[in-house]
Amino acid sequence: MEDPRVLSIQSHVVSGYVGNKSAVFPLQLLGFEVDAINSVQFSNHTGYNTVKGQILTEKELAELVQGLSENNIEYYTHLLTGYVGSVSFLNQISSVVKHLREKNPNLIYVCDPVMGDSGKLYVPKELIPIYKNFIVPLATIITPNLFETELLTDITIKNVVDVWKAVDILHKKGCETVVISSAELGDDSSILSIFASTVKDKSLKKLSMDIKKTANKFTGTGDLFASSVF
Ligand SMILES: Nc1ncnc2c1ncn2[C@@H]1O[C@H](COP(=O)(O)OP(=O)(O)O)[C@@H](O)[C@H]1O
Ligand SMILES: Cc1ncc(COP(=O)(O)O)c(C=O)c1O
Repeated sequence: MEDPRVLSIQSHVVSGYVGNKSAVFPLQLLGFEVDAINSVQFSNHTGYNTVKGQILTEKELAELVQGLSENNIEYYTHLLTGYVGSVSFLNQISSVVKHLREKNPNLIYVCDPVMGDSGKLYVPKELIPIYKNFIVPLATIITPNLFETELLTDITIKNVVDVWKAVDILHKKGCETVVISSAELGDDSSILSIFASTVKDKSLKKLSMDIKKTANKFTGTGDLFASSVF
């Protein structure tokens, strides 16, 4: 196998661990060479009372990729994207995927379609149709949580049968592997479920896993999770 090389486009925080701060080091430990584009540089994650910092524009993202391209150093085996806060930035990500695939048609695109959790949307609602219609079809692997899976499929998920129905819809949109990062179904609130499904060469492989939920609430675990599905 060729040397794995990832471009990770995610948030940077000065204090704490979300986005690239959560993903880069674990990927390096897994043996990946990781190039990082920081989509924002914030003082801390958005769960704090105040957040200060800068947001990378789509023009600046295009400029960074152009710089790589002009030096012929934009060959990647994998692209990873996480939280995106605007329509224009998400559209630019589609262009980046297409550009990187011209360079490497086998590029594996791992997309965490970060939109919200537990019924709460934390991106503009205009991003939903873009993820649904343009990003999911480009992605090789997606890692939505249960709420994001509902948003991407227009299905209300109440049980495991609904989960697999939604996963099927996502495969039909063109995504090879769907990994639902966390789902709370059923009565036992101490259990978190993970569902994964891959369609390759007409064969379908599915798995599900229950894990014991700790009482703490973590931030950055979704980003760490997405970096671990490679
Ligand atoms: N309270 C928790 N207890 C145990 N594991 C957790 C907990 N919260 C998150 N995780 C781990 O982090 C992974 C991603 O979950 P989560 O952060 O909820 O994803 P997302 O950000 O996509 O909603 C889970 O699959 C699980 O392995
Ligand atoms: C700037 C930023 N990026 C990414 C995240 C994603 O965190 P998680 O991995 O918990 O979904 C957060 C969560 O607050 C954040 O504030």
